[in-house]
Amino acid sequence: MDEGRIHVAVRLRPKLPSEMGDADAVAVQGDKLQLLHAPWTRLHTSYQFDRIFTPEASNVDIFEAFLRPAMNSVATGSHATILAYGQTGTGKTHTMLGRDLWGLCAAPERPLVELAHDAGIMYLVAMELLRQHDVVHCSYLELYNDKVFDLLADKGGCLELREDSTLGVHAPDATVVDLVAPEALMEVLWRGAETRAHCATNMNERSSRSHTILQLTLPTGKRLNLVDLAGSEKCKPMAGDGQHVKELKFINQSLSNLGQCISALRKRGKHVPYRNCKLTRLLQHSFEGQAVCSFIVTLNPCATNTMETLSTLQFAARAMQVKVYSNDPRFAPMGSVTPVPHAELQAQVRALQQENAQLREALAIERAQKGKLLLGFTSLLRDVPAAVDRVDTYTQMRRESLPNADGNQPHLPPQDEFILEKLATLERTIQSQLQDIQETKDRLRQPIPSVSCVVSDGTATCERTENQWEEYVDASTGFKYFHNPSTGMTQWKKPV
Ligand SMILES: Nc1ncnc2c1ncn2[C@@H]1O[C@H](COP(=O)(O)OP(=O)(O)OP(=O)(O)O)[C@@H](O)[C@H]1O
Repeated sequence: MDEGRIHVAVRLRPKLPSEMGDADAVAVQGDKLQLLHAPWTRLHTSYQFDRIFTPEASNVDIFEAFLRPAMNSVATGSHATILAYGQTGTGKTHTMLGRDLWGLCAAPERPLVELAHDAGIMYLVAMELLRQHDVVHCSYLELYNDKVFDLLADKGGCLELREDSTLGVHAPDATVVDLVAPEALMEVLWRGAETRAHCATNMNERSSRSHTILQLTLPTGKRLNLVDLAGSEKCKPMAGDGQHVKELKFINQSLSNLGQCISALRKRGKHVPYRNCKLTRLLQHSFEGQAVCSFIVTLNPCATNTMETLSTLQFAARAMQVKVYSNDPRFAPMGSVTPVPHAELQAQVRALQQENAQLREALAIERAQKGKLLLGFTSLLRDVPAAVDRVDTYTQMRRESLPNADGNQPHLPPQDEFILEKLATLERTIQSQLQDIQETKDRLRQPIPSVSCVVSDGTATCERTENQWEEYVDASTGFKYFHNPSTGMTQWKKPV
């Protein structure tokens, strides 16, 4: 999993009985999704996401295949946010709360395994957290008409938001329930569902008209936000229902502002309009802090919704390009309600100081060793001329010691003896050859009596002249030439 980016999975819900005659909106192949019936658009019709879940996938499949890494990140010290995003009636609530929350809550005696099978991501996440921790602190907020409500308060009052350097943006007066068993979360969700504002719509008669955020905070201070966003919907004129139109306006505004924040983050814009609505204010640190952020984007499977599906896919594709991780320490706490204890921080400081001291010591040793090596090398270089002198002297001494007083070479090793013997033989040969040469030279220096003769061999006639030059006549030209047999020279010109 790419740590620094928003992760996006797309979930295609099954067709409802009333939709069975409709054509398919998309085709899925592996991790690619092709939008059918949209030849008119200039936008992309083919998309790739981190995961694509087909209608057969269950909530457990989504949890295991897509969300478990986010859980592991929380366990190792990051904050995390999981959001369900999609057009109204595409299965966000089914994904977050489960197949039948009402049924689940009405039958608490059902075995846990069975509950988990029908439950939503909120329940599965809480169950996993409670496997690792004795207690999880839980708040349940609702954003309705851009106001924050406490779904767990007896009198659902409007909550104020605060921002500070350690807690980020948070609702300080929200009710906190301590969960010690997953079943307790069912009670929380049931209470929340009762309080939530409901209203019949054209598309989904139990559709929620608000966003909800379930906040699960670990004893370590790390927080997991589970966000069920209200569905976007085209505003249809409904006679006498001003409240409904107002709800839709706020929902669409907050979702559009979420989209603008995602676009600004993707372009790394200087200004991200978080403050334009409560939803993005509360989620600000999920996108900028040291956090893991995952979207589950739900799609309607019918071709009649192609326009809305295209706009959802566009949003999802943009979200995938947003980098979340920031080294800015301002964002590290992200709404943590339990600051890291002082003693723990002091222990960390001590451990870091100790590590620092050890590293410095290792560095000093390393430097000293390198220094010694360098010194040794420098002195070696300085010694080279002296060493050459020493070798010369030694060679000289050996040379001188070869023919010692008694004519033997007692101290030589056998290979040296052999070489010396060879050298002696060579020297004797050279001596005798030098002697031969000397004798030849002496002989040659003796005066030779001058002879003059004429030889005829058919090609030339020869007449021996003084100083051993012989005179010939070239038969073909009739010219005279001269040859000296003792030197081997031949010339036309008469020697002087
Ligand atoms: N994966 C699924 N399997 C079976 N039925 C589903 C699935 N997803 C959704 N449904 C059904 O589709 C209908 C709409 O689902 P749901 O209420 O979860 O949509 P929603 O996106 O939350 O809508 P709204 O935004 O209006 O709240 C419900 O009847 C639900 O039972």
